[in-house]
Amino acid sequence: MNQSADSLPPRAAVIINPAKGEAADVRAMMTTVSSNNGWAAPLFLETTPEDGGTSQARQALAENVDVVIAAGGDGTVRCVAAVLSGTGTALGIIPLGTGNLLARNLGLDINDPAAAAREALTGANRPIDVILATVDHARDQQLFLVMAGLGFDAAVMADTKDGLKDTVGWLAYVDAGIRKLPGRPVKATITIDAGHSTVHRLRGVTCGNCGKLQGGVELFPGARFDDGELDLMVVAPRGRLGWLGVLAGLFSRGRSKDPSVEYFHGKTAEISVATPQAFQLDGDPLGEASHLTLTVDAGALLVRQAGS
Ligand SMILES: Nc1ncnc2c1ncn2[C@@H]1O[C@H](COP(=O)(O)OP(=O)(O)OP(=O)(O)O)[C@@H](O)[C@H]1O
Repeated sequence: MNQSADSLPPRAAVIINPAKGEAADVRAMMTTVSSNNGWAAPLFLETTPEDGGTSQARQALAENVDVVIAAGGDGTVRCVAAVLSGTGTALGIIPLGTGNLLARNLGLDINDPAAAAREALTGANRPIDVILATVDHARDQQLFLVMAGLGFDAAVMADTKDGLKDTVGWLAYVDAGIRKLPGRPVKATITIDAGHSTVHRLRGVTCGNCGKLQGGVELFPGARFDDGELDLMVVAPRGRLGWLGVLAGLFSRGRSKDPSVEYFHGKTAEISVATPQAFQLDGDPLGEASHLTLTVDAGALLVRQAGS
C-alpha cells in the first residue's frame, strides 16, 4: 500500500460499467465504504462501449492507486485484469454482470455489492493464474481469467440475445444452446505442452482456468486458478446418445467414460480447426478463429479476497 510511504490514506480506483442496472448506486456506496474503512474518496472512471476498461485501468495505474476495482460483469473484469496483470497492483471486483464467473469462482458474494466493496478494500491479495490466448497467429495476446471457447460454446454466446440475458439471466444461454445443437463437427488438432498431438472431430473445445459456471455446474472438476495449469474440455457428441453423452460427461464431474467429453490439462495448448469457428473469451464473443495458442501465466494477477 502507498499509505506508509507518504502517510496519505490509501485510495481505490473504481472502474464502473454504467450500462449495468446497479451501477448508479456504486458511487455512493463506494464513497461510504471507503470513508468507513479509512480510505480516501475513490477515483471513479466509467467504461464506454468502445473501451471496456483498458484505458481506464491504465489511468488508474498512472494515478498510483492502491487497488483497482472493476464494477461490472466478466467483460469489464477481463479488460481491467489485462492491464493489471504483472503489475503488482491488485484487482477488486464488484460483480454487476449476468455471469460474474470470476467472482463466483473466487467465492465473492455476488448478491451484496457493499460486501464485495469491503472485500476489495480490506481483503488479502491472492495471486491467481491468467491465460494468454494468441488468436490466428496474431502478434498480441489476449488475456482471460475463466474460460475461452472455440466452436459450440462460443456460437451459443454469440447467439444469446442480450435482451433475454438481461431478463432471464443464464437461462438465455439455454435458449441459444438448444438452437445451436444441430450442426456439423469439425476436424481439430490439439497439442498439449508442445508434445504429442491428437486429432478429433469435435463440436467445440473449451479452455478453463477455473471450474464453476452458474447453477453449480462445474465444467472443469478440480480446476483451480492457482495450479499453474489450464484445462481443456473437448466436446464431440457421438453415437446414438450424442448430446446425452455430453451431458452425462458434464454431470459426472469428469468420471464418465463416455468419449463424448474428453479432458486434457497442461501449461500450454495449441488448437487448430479445419474451418474457422466462433470464438469467445470469458463469455465475450470475438468473431471466428481457426488457430489458438494458450499459455498459462502462473500467479500473474493479484486479486482481493476476504480471508485468504
Ligand atoms: N458506457 C457504456 N454504455 C453502454 N454499454 C457499455 C458501456 N460500457 C461498457 N459497455 C458494454 O458492456 C458490455 C460488457 O459488460 P460486462 O462484461 O460488464 O457485463 P456482462 O456482459 O453482463 O457480464 P457477464 O459476462 O458477467 O454476464 C460490453 O458489451 C460493453 O460494450
